[in-house]
Amino acid sequence: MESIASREKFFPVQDISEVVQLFEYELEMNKEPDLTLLSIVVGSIENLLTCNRSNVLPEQNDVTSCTKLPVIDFKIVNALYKKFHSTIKGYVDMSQFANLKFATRELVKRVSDVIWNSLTRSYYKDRAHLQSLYSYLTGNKLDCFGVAFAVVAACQILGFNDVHLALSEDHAWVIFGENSCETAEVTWHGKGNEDKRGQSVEPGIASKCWLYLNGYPVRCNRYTEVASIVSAINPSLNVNNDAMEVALLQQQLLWLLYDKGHLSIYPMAIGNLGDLEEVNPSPDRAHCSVLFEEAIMIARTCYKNMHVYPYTYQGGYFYRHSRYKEAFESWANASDVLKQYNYTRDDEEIYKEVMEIANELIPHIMKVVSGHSAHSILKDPECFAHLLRFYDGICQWEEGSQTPVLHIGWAKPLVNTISKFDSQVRGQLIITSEVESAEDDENCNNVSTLKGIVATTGDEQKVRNDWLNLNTNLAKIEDSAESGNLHPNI
Ligand SMILES: CC1(C)CN=C(N2CCN(c3ncnc4sc(CC(F)F)cc34)CC2)S1
Repeated sequence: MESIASREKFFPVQDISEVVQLFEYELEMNKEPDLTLLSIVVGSIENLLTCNRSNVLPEQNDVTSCTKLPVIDFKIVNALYKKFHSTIKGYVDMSQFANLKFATRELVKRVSDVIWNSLTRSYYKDRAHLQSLYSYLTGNKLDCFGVAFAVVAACQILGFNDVHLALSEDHAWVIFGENSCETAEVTWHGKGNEDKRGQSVEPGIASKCWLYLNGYPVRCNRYTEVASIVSAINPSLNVNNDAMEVALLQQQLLWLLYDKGHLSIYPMAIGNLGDLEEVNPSPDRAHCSVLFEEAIMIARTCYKNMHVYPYTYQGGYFYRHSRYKEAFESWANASDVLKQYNYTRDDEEIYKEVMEIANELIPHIMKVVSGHSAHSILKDPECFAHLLRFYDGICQWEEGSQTPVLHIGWAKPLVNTISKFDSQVRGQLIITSEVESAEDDENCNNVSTLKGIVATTGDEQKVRNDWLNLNTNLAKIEDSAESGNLHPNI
């Protein structure tokens, strides 16, 4: 039985700096970081401070890395660690997988089955604080990410160091084999979907749905897997409050990983750090807006600009700080990513995100700026262009998709927003378009796309007129909807 005796010297853990020291040791001194140990430690702190906060902490807590934490004893951690090791080694009969240099699909599926079959029969899967091995070992509950992480931690215990976590923006699976070129589903996704455990993710990639990022997920190594443990820390006490100590711990651990370069292929973790820095800026650290920019640069350079969230992290920041023109630009950039996908029922999470931007945030901005003076964005053709690019991307996302995206509920806020811009502002807009050749478009339709605000030429005037007539067309939809001709929800 592999032991954590060499780590006993870090216990009992009493404050944030001691957790950071344990992570520092695992990241630097250990042959490779022990995913099981680190997940148990942060999971126990999070659960004690968010689930049953009964006087585990002194009343006053200073907000530095000396912040007091509930005392975590070695014997508790060691007992849970041994429990996971004996569960995995007890239920995975290694005689069937003897002398394997690399994991096989059967091995990965077997490990996934052991985790899967040991979960509580029925529980609310979307609840918070179900992501860690502490949750699994003390309550037999894991969320979608937690199951995938547990499979990778179990494979580390069995000595299969080729098995790694693959992370999209709303799903997780594993990569394995000689060049880590095999993929396997190991967890479920969404509600009411049959799980596809054991299968490769190729069909998901082929369907061009956002859930599989067109084959550009974050392909973790052990260090990025440690970063996923930290990024998955959830400080929420309830809908409106966070446990400050947990947020501070997450922030310090993310900076530790950032400084060691372990966030350099993980845009969402940098986005998480940006959100924490916005609320609680660390002295002599980069401003949160720099972090959001950095996440975008990584998505563009490492993932062929297939990730949406880096732009919605940035757009959300600009929106919260009333920097509306920049928010429009971030959201238009997000839409430029989305239009590369086909919308399917597995993409609900990003649909909800885009719907909130289009039907809540942008209409709210329109209300706020309506009262303002001349310099307002309603007189700025570039703002108008960003908004059109945002809506155009959503239309293109829908084109070629099995499932429709837009319905009358989208048209009203859209017409409202566009008609708020002065007509001479709309007149200043110059649209160029490239009519992509048929072979570019899998449905063999010529697709003309909004490419920006440059000089018009020739037949593109038609595209311009179509767009400038957009609000008249949409107003007709709106009228007919009001007169009951259109089903409001399709
Ligand atoms: C701009 C937003 C709406 C704010 N938070 C966002 N998040 C996106 C998802 N988050 C994540 N942060 C770090 N790593 C991962 S891996 C993953 C997929 C899951 F199935 F494994 C999700 C996720 C954190 C929070 S996107």
